[in-house]
Amino acid sequence: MAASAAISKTIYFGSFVHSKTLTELDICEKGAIGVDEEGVIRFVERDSEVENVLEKYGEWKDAKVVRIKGNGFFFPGFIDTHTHAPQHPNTGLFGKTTLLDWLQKYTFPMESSLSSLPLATRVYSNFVSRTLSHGTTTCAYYATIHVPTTNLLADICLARGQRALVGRVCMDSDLSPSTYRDASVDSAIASSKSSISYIRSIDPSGSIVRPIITPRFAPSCTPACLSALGALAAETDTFIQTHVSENASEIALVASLFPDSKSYTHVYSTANLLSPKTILAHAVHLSAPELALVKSAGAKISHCPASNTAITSGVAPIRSYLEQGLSVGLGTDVSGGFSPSILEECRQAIWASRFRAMNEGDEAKLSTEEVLYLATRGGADVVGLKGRVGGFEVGMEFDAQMVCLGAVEEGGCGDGLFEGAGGAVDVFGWEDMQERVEKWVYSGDDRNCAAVWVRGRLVHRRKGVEV
Ligand SMILES: Nc1nc2[nH]cnc2c(=O)[nH]1
Ligand SMILES: [Zn+2]
Repeated sequence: MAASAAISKTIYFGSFVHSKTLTELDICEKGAIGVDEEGVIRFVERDSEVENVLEKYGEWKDAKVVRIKGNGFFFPGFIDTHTHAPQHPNTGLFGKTTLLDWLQKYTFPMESSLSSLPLATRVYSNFVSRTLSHGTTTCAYYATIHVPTTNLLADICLARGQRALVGRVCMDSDLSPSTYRDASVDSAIASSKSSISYIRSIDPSGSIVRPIITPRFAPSCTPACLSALGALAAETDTFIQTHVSENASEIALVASLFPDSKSYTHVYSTANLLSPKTILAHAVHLSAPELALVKSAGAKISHCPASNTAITSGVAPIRSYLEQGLSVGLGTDVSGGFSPSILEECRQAIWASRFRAMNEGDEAKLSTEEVLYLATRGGADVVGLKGRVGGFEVGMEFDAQMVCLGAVEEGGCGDGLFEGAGGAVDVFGWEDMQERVEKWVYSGDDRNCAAVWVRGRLVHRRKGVEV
């Protein structure tokens, strides 16, 4: 079951791009990245010809060589810090709903049907393929309350080689239908423990799949359940994911359900659910005391701008969070969000920041460099992989995508490269690398994602691509 297909020592030749800092991209036009059999980057060479690299690293003379195709570049794999695999069939279905009626109308019925193993096999296999095809090498997944199908999602991620945090959803309050909720605190904890043990049994080192404790959000859980989950996280040293402060009606509901709590965030802090291993999705409307709580706990934020716009939750003040030193990544939040693509989320983060800028001034605008940082190194910090993935540095693991852009000479869609190559990005030939990256961010999609590697293992390749 484990993703153990042998990989050979490989040298990746061609342009590569990754984030140096939040505001700076490191662009190398002609480089080489040497990756060993464990998927670890052993050297990074800049401005080098293939022959020079092979001469310098004699012991790599038999290594496999992968060359970039066309107007492309290697880029780190994307990290989706928040999404819901069982909601994938609902992608694009939200009408004019907002969070609380959307949950009742679309989400709970769909999730509840994912108790079926055949259906879950179909939906989860499809979603993992879909996210991989968009260059997502790590994903923090919500599953459902069902243990067998949650475990199946972890099996699929491990078999396909996608890094994942997989969470059995906990919800024992009467917000959700009686047919789709945990029967008691005890059964919620027992089910979560069972899923944690299973996921740890299939990948004991946790290098590909890890469990994550998942209280859906405060209104779905009784105070006793939240506290028991806080204790379970401490006992099992597990990551935690939940939603916070997404929408005005939800915040009012939390205030009415937890009258003794000073704030929404305080509900989680009282239950010991805020730690450096906590991923808080949305965080759109946090007050200053809530931000102080998040910061002092070292909890992380998953910014989900497509979802925040689709179900009209609000526009999160990401510039301010970054200035305060909070750790932020991007999340697709399918199917509150309408796309499985983190590249789309980069655009949406840029747009959302411009809506804030219309009231607050240009300082609020996020740049291309900043959103690409959030999509890679920022996300790595959120999911506990800081320094391991998200960039091309010696000692880091090679989680990467080969981005290919079309050339006008090839008919505008890179026809000569591989099936469906090129997509909407036309390169005329005079664009410098920075401009190519910007064109990709604004007009690119999965057609530009030719191949994807996780820890050196090829996990996706578009039809016709040879690597
Ligand atoms: N966006 C989003 N917010 C939630 N809050 C509680 N559950 C959900 C969910 O499934 N999606
Ligand atoms: Zn969500």
